[in-house]
This record gives sequence, structure tokens and C-alpha cells, in this order.
Amino acid sequence: RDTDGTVLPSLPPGSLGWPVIGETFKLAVQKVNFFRERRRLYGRIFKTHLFGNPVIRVTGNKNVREILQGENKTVKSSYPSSIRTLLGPNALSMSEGLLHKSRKVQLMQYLSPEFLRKHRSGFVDLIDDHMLRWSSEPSVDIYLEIRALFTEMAAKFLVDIDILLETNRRIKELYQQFTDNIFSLPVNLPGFGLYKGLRAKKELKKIFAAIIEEKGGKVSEFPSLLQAYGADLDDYARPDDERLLDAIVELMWNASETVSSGAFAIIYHLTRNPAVLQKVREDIESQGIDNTSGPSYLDSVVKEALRVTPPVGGAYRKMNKSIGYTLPKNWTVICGFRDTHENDVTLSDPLEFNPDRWLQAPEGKDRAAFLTFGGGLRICPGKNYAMVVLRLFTRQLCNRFAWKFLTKDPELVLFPAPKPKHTLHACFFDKFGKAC
Ligand code: HEM
Repeated sequence: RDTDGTVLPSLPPGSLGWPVIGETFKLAVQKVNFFRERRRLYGRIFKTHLFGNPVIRVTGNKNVREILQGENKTVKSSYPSSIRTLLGPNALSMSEGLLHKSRKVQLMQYLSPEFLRKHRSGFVDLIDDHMLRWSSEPSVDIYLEIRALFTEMAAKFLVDIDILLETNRRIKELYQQFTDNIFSLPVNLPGFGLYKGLRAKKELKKIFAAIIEEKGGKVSEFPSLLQAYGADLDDYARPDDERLLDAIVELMWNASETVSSGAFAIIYHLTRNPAVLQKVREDIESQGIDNTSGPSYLDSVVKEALRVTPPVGGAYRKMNKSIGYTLPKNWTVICGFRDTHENDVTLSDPLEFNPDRWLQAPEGKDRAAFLTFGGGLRICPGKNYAMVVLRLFTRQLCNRFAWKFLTKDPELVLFPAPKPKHTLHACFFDKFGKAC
């Protein structure tokens, strides 16, 4: 108790590190091992200090779900200030209350099952175009190529703009800089991450403004999806309107970085598990390429890749009120998705890539923790789009192509999103075409 008799929260174990900086630099160096090590030392709930704020890290399926379900009651979404600055004040993910609700409904209505059905063959054609090009080259930088594919897909089907290959290269580089600096100290000075991220965003906006200018289209003709992201699409808005450009940057970031990381995880796990690849091929053969009749083995492969290697490692919340003594009001809470999957107590082999576990799941139930798309009011609104395009990606990849990584057992980095640690070349061939 304090001297005035108030009960002081008994904070969970952990260290707050240095004043102001806390343990941010340690996280920058250790990346995902920062959380793994502390989890081992302190258990499922521990304190630290990151990006200028005291933080409690929470893992465990039940704990995390309880926090995510408490949106607007016990917690509210609260990204680190570097993300808030980089996405800007109008960002959909930063919006709150009724505005958040109405924008999210608009986004989910836009990305309806009908929208996904309508564009299915367009998605397949684009995937085929890219994969055929991969197979026509001696080898390709696989992670960059996957990002080019999903950047073009997001631009074409969600923003309604075409991106040329050359411009796509620059856009990918800039988004990489943006993503690499999304978690940084809130210091906008040369040499600091936030400065680099803002510089990348400025150039992205310039590129998108030029594409819009070239398109010559009226702003009002852009998909209403952008309104959900905060763009003002009335007739008087100009193509270089800041809100429109912010909306495009956020939407393209949401729809390409995570999906690309997921697609890379799929090809990575399939390469390491030839028996699974063989089973997917048999599954496609027995069900036909256009199978639309319910979940298949291929669906389990996609889900398992997203469980073992989730593109988003966790979620940020601020406590509106204390929960017990361990989660005090006003503290930041980071819910660990990846850690929860890695330490899933319901599984004997949580680190194993085993798609079969989803087929054994009782009807309508998850057999393993699956927090890849979050939960509660902030659950990912792009989930259905992501699952559809990742299934089509996997289907085309396995059915038409064979491939080989030119590095044996490539290392991954998992933070901020999983990708190969070093440039990873892969050689592709069309199963009906040339040999590798
Ligand atoms: C494999 C792909 C994807 C993964 C793993 C993923 C994951 C997530 C997660 C975990 C969250 C919740 C964050 C939180 O609770 O704070 C989230 C939120 C969000 N995602 Fe996704 N996402 C993916 C694809 C997409 C796509 C394709 C779009 C857009 C078309 C999208 C748009 C959003 C938006 C706008 C939010 C914020 C929602 C809100 O604040 O209510 N995501 N995503």
C-alpha cells in the first residue's frame, strides 16, 4: 500500500531498462528473441519499457483473447507513437468509436464474398502472369517477387490503379523502409527510424500522386473502399489530396506487406515439407482446380503456415481500467500472437508445421490457438481477402509449378514481419515447360 492507503499495483516481473529509452534498443538488436528470452525468464506476463512507454507483454490464448474482447471497455487500441505518426491522424486503424465502426463496416461490405468471387479469375490471371515470369528467368529473388505480386494485386483490385514493373520496384523498396521503421523511437531527426519511415512515406505519396495524375481519373471515380480509409472522394477533391494519398499508403501497406509475408511463409514451409507439397497436389487433383466445396487440405496448409509464421506478431492496447493488480490503468499492453502460438499449451508440438492438425479439429472449432488475424472489435477486416488470395496463390503454385530454393535451409527474420534474413533466390519451372 502507498502512504495514503491506496493499493499499489503489484506489477508483473521484468525490467523497465533505462529512463526514456527503456529496453527499445535491446528489442531492436534481439528482435523476436527479446520477447522469447523474457518469456522464458518471467513467464507469460511480464513488464518492459518500449518506444517511450512502460509496457506489459501478455501471452497465452485465454489471456490475449480476454484483452482483445475488452476493446472500448477495459482496453482501447493504442499503437506506438511511431506507427501513429507514420500512418497519420486519419488512419482507419487509429480511428475510434462510431467513426471506427462505420469505416470498418464500409470496408468489410466492400470486401464482400461477392467482390472476392467477381475478381477470382482476375486474381488467378495476375498470379499466373507473375509465376510464369518467374519460371522464364534463371532464378528470382523470391521474397521481392512475392511482394511485387501482392503490391500489384492490391493496387489493381483495391485502389484501381496499374503499377508498372519499374515503379513497383521502387514502391517495394519504400514500403520495406516504411515497415522496417514502423517500430522506432518517437524521434524525427536524421538517422532515426521515424525520420527514415516518414521520408519513405513522402516519396510513396509522390509516386501515387503521379500515377493518379497519369490516370487522369476523377477522384470521385476511385473505389469507395478508400473512403473507409479516410479519403474524401467528393468531386472537388484533387488527385494530390493529402487524405487520399494517406488512405492509399495505408491501404496498400495493409493489403500487401502482411499478405506477402503470409505467401512467403507458405512457400517456405512447402519447400521444407515435400510430403505436404505432394499431398496438396493430390488434393488439388482429386478435388479439381476450381474446388469451391468447403475446406480442403490446401486450406489447412495456408492456415498452418499463418499459425507457425504469423505476419503480425502482436497487438497494442492501452488499459482503460486496471485488471487485477497486474494490468494497471493507462499502461500499454502488447498481446503476443506469435509467442502464444509458439507456446500453445494445448499442443504437444506447437513449433511443428503440421497442416493435418486442422483437419482433425472438431467441427467449427480451432484445435490450436490461432490469433493471426487478431480478435474482438479490432479483428482484421482484410481476413477474407487475404485468405482467398493466399489460397489461390498456393493452388496455382502447387498445381502448375515446381521450384527450388538456391539456399539450403534459409534463415528467417520474424520481426516486424517474417521474411528471409538474406536474399533468397529460387528457381521456378512451369510443370509443363522448361526444366530448372
Ligand atoms: C495475411 C494477411 C493479414 C494479416 C495476418 C493481418 C493481421 C491483422 C491483425 C492481427 C490485425 C489486428 C491488429 C490489432 O488487433 O490491433 C489487423 C488489423 C487490420 N487489418 Fe489486417 N491482416 C492481413 C491482411 C489485411 C488486408 C488484406 C487488409 C486490407 C485490405 C487489412 C486491413 C487491416 C486493417 C484496416 C486493420 C485495422 C482494423 C481495426 O483497427 O479495426 N489486413 N490485421
